[in-house]
Amino acid sequence: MELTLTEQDADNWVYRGEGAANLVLSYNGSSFSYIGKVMRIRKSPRKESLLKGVRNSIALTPHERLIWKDVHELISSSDKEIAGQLYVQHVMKPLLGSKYVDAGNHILVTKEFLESVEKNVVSQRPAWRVDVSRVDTQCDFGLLMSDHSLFPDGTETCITALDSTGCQGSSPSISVEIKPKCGFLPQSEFISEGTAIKRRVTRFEMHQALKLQHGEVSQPSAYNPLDLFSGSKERIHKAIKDLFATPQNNFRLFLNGSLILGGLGGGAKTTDVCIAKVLEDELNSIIQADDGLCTENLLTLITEAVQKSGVLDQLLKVQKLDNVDIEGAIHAYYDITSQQCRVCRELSEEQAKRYASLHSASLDESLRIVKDYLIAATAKDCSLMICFRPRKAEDSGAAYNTIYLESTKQAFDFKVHFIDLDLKRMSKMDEYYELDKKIVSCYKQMSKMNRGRNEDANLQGPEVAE
Ligand SMILES: O=P(O)(O)O[C@@H]1[C@@H](OP(=O)(O)O)[C@H](OP(=O)(O)O)[C@H](O)[C@H](OP(=O)(O)O)[C@H]1OP(=O)(O)O
Ligand SMILES: Nc1ncnc2c1ncn2[C@@H]1O[C@H](COP(=O)(O)OP(=O)(O)OP(=O)(O)O)[C@@H](O)[C@H]1O
Ligand SMILES: [Zn+2]
Repeated sequence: MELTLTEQDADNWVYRGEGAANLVLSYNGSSFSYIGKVMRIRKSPRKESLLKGVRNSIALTPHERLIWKDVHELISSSDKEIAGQLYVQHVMKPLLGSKYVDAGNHILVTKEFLESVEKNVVSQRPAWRVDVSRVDTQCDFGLLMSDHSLFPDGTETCITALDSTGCQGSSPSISVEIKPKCGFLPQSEFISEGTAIKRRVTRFEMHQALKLQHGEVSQPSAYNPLDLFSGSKERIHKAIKDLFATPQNNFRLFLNGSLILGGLGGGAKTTDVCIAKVLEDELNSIIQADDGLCTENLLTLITEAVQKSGVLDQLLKVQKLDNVDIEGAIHAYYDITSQQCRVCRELSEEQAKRYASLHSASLDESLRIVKDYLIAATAKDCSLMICFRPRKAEDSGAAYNTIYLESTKQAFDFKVHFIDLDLKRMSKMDEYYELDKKIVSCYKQMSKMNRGRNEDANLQGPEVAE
């Protein structure tokens, strides 16, 4: 962390996007150290009440130190941000595969740098994100990572000034960002009768109902994570088409690192004819398809890359470390934290028997359950970036996977990376439990209302012309 970015560097860092916890900047200057990089900086909530569990001066709480006790690098860290990076390096990278994970490096930044960046980017941030969070100017470093929406030049070492394609030291590229969410239906024995629907309907589909009710999305998405994770080309293609139609915060496209579809920093409008037309024209610079077929070809390319890389099989395995569901893990959490179990407290003695095995487990077993639950939570919330570049005859072959697009007679190299592999805090276990109940109850309520409406419509019968 020897270099420090100061106020005069701020103008070279421009808004790339953000999630709930971090804001991401991309570099548009000419320093070799930063070309092709993005920087992730921490945000802080505007409301003091939301600071709980978000800004800890110590890296891990005593209970977290217990659950991560086998990851020595993690528990020896005294800073939360460093712990986050060590978590990616020592927990997620070995699980997901080192070629797919870039833990990044910390870089020092001054308060003035962050203040200046905040001023520069505020107009591009979604208003609802600005309302709830700001750049955390108390933090004195950012996380420098490769920009996974770009493809380094074929020579890899060649870093040039801005070239005719608008890329710095990069080949023309098209990339897709997918937030796949949970790709399986839980089958845990601890799922109660009241929430048994979780075994049949995906969490994503049910969560859509709650998001709709809260006005977080304007239209439900038809995307089904089970399709994306299925391994079948037809179903993956369907998933990609559904994501394209309703990108929300699950799908984005970038051309040479600039967003061309989806929402910067949050959700996006449903893809209408106008958006699709503009996109089609933009893609024409990279996909040599007949008029009107560039987007379709891109969706095929993405489908093939998802299938060929097999990367989602690996992600699914890690998601499935959650094998008891939050309805099981919550009991282990109360045991670790030596609290009276708030779930069993509300149940009759007979009902609570179902969870007796969890409450009589050894401390090590409880620690394993919560640890695996939190690792799976990271895997259910991360995103995947797949970056493509048209293959040139002179490109050296071995480094990347290639897909041949039959209809355009073009070969594309592609690379895959996971982003946003953040450590989930143990203090969120209560929240996870409550949100799970809320999602199920809202979905059931909406389904009931819809059934009622359909029955009314049937009773009224078809309209008869007078
Ligand atoms: O709980 P979920 O499934 O809604 O996931 C949250 C995400 O919502 P989503 O449904 O993907 O729109 C949420 O994303 P948005 O803010 O909605 O874009 C965050 O990723 C959140 O993680 P964290 O608070 O930054 O650690 C995510 O929280 P975690 O559950 O991963 O902790
Ligand atoms: N290494 C990267 N290369 C290119 N773009 C990136 C990279 N890391 C992040 N981004 C962009 O920045 C956005 C926000 O980053 P990220 O998802 O890490 O934020 P977050 O606050 O941790 O998200 P969440 O709400 O899921 O917790 C991403 O959606 C992506 O578009
Ligand atoms: Zn209990």
